[in-house]
Amino acid sequence: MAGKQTRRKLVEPLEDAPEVAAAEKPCAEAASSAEPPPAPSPAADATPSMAQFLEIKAANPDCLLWYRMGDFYELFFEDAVAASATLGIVLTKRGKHLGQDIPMCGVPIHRADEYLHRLIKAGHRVAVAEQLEDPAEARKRGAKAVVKRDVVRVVTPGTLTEDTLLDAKARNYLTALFRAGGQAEAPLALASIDISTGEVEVGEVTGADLSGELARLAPSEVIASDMMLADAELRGCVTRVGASTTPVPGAYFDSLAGEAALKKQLKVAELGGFGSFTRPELAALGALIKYVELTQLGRMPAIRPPKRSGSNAILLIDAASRASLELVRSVAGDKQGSLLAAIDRTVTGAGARELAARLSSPLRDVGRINERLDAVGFLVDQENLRSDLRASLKSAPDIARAISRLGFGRGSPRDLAAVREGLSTAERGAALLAGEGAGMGLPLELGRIAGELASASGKLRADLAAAIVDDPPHLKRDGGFVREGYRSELDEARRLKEDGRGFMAGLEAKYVERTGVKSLKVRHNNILGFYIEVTQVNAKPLLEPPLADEFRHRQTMANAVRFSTAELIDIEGRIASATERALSLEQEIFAELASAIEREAGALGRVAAALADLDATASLAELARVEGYARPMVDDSQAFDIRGGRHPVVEQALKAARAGAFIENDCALGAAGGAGSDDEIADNRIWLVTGPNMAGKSTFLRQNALIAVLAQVGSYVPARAATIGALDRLFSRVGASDDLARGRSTFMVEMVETAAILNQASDRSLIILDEIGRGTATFDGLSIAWATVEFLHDVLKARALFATHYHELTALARRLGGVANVTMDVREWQDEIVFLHKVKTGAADRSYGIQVAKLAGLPAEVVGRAREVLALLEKTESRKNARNGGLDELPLFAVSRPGPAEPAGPSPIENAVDELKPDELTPRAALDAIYRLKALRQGGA
Ligand SMILES: Nc1ncnc2c1ncn2[C@@H]1O[C@H](COP(=O)(O)OP(=O)(O)OP(=O)(O)O)[C@@H](O)[C@H]1O
Repeated sequence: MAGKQTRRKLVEPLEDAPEVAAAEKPCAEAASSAEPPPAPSPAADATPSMAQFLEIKAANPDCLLWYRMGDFYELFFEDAVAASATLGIVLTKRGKHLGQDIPMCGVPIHRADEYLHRLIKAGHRVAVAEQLEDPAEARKRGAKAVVKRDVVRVVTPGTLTEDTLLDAKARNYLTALFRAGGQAEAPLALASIDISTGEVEVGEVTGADLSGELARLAPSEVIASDMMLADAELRGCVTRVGASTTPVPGAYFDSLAGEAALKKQLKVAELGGFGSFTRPELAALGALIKYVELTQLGRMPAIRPPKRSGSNAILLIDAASRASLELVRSVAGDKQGSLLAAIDRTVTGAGARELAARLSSPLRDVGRINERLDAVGFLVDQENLRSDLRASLKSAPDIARAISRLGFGRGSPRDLAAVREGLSTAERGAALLAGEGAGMGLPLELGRIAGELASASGKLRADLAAAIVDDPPHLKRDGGFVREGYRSELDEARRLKEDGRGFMAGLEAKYVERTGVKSLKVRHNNILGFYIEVTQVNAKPLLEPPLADEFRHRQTMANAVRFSTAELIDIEGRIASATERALSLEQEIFAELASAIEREAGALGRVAAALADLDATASLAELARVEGYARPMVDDSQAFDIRGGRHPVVEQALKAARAGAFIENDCALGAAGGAGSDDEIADNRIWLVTGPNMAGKSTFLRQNALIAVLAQVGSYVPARAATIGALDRLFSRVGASDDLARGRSTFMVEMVETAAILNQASDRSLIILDEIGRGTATFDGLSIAWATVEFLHDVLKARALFATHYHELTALARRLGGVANVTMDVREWQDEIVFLHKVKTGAADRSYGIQVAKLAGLPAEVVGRAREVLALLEKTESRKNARNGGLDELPLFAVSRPGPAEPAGPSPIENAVDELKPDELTPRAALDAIYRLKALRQGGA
């Protein structure tokens, strides 16, 4: 109610028509849908308010304009129509423009974040125009003066800072995309920033790796030039990761301006200390900074030195593989069911973001991986230290986001308290690592973290602790967040205010006595301020002499009459000025502390990052301990030797459902073949995995890919032991699905993805392929699968797991030295099938499809009939095979293929050439020889 009243009081009409408290009315006056809302075109006769609105709107044509009027943000014209449809709020009208009703809707400021969130999610951009002066100031310029307003910020998906608009556990990247010269084959530069924390990352990728890189970064908004966004393929890559695209002028991408902007932001004269940047990278960084400045009206968060990404730094995983491995999101799109959900034991939002970032970007560098593993290993062993650190981190607020909000001038007293708590946690963390950890000699990574934590400013923490109350309010505007005793002037003003309130209470008793009205009350509201209230029946004596001289009538309500007195006004004035003074002192203190924080933003950013690193590391240690993971050996070899491996997600799901233990399996690919390996299958780079449906093939394939990812993240892995030669690329195709939106069938998707693998993989890659070729006719599919395995084996020499239902493929193991057959063990019991989920050497002899169908509940007569048909088919097939001499006689083996195929004997034409003795030939015999060779070439005798 108070909000509505304030709105009535403060807003000036947009048009000279009588003011309508529009949003309070029911929907009946919704603008007619038959007629489009009038476009806000400028008009010579527009009122000053309207002229102001139109001017601001014209400067922000691509945004919904939120126009602050009192305690509401109002939207007008087509913005109102769009917002009311998205938000489901009342669309009404207010005044007229060019003779037509102006559609309008409004959002109360106390619910602004919620509505903003919904509009941004729905793909809108919002320009927020605030009142830049008190309406009282405006009134001083004349009754019709318009309150000054302007846009203070443009809100887009990639430029959010409020906790209520952000996911605490997810990074929110804005990414600038740039290709030098616009040539299709030139590499693409990507620069990303999370303005809620100041994190920046930059790198270059080839066009083929773009979709994987975008899937890794998962930006919520991508900016690029119009020309680049006109490329449908490129635009598709962006929209497929769920990012909104924002075209910006090509001139934003200027490497010289970018370099200057970056130096300015990092407050350095040279960038050399942060690594070297290519011209396209600087251009992308420049565009990013410019866009943030524009949307934030010149404000920038304290940005951190850019992290280098790009293809050499990280294990490359393309978009399809990321989706199929469900690294940070399940196929259904939720975190639930993903690898991240299974391994996340962090206790802070910043730690969760760091862990998600690590999981999205596993490392390539063996040294870095082992540094992380050393740190995790240390905390695995030091149980007490780990649990003390985690307990301390639990209370750490999100200081990175608090600092950024303060930098943008959007901070609240809670953000000051957050920095205070964060600094205390950092001090405690540093002390714990220095105390308990030091004796053991901290590993490098933990030593670095301890150093950063110890560098936190003790003075700033002490200042904040002295200034800010333990549990400050959300809003700074109402004050009440500075501790008593911090500043004497503030204490004095507060005392005056309290005295005034005491007087006011005394006044009520005095007036009760003077009037004899026992129910007389001194009350307060936003419109009248303080007033004296009596019921109608008691009002009479106050309205007549002698009391009427003292009690001035102010308002008559249905049941009550309100009065004021000179004394009341005097005390109210004193309270008001003391309140105002206290409030302005608190705002002053807030500004001082906020700028102290801003001055130390760089160091505070490092403390925030160190806290996040510590949480992520301790979380991985906790995971390793609780789930019984082992430290992997990661080196530069080509080994892939997993002993007793488990699927991290399926294992936990089985445990949660009490559905029995997960059966562990070995997987030894490549040259290493560790101790105790099965001789028959060790040293084979490629395993062909056969076995019935539901036997666990997909689970086995994925678990090995996930173990590799975890190892390169620097995490312990769900296995008894693992030795992994660091991978450059990981490919996974498990259960391709239709991509009808892009006009591709299941088979087409599968082939496009297989082509991507065969074109990009190297002998350092791991490839997981599940049932390639199954989406087409049997022989086509079999042939493609066959040729794929040959290519992987002969040309790419990659490590691969290949699950298939084509039992014919198992013949390849006999012909290709590096291919082994393994199968999922099953037992038959009284015509039922029991899955043992154990991988063993050899090929499956049958597929048990009918038994699985029976398990799935197919009607008995269908199952019975299927058995008959199968028996018939098998009989026919075996007769055919007997005639053809088996699969080895199929043309599959006759087809020439690249690689070290056995050298065939000389051809007839070669024999004929060899037999020629040129010196002994007569011209006639020479001519005959030419005719004979020609005939041989054409297939003759
Ligand atoms: N090693 C294991 N230990 C215990 N349970 C397992 C194991 N592997 C798989 N399972 C269980 O078996 C189910 C089926 O596994 P999976 O989907 O991997 O089979 P599949 O052979 O790939 O089947 P399809 O060929 O039909 O895709 C899993 O959901 C899981 O519950």
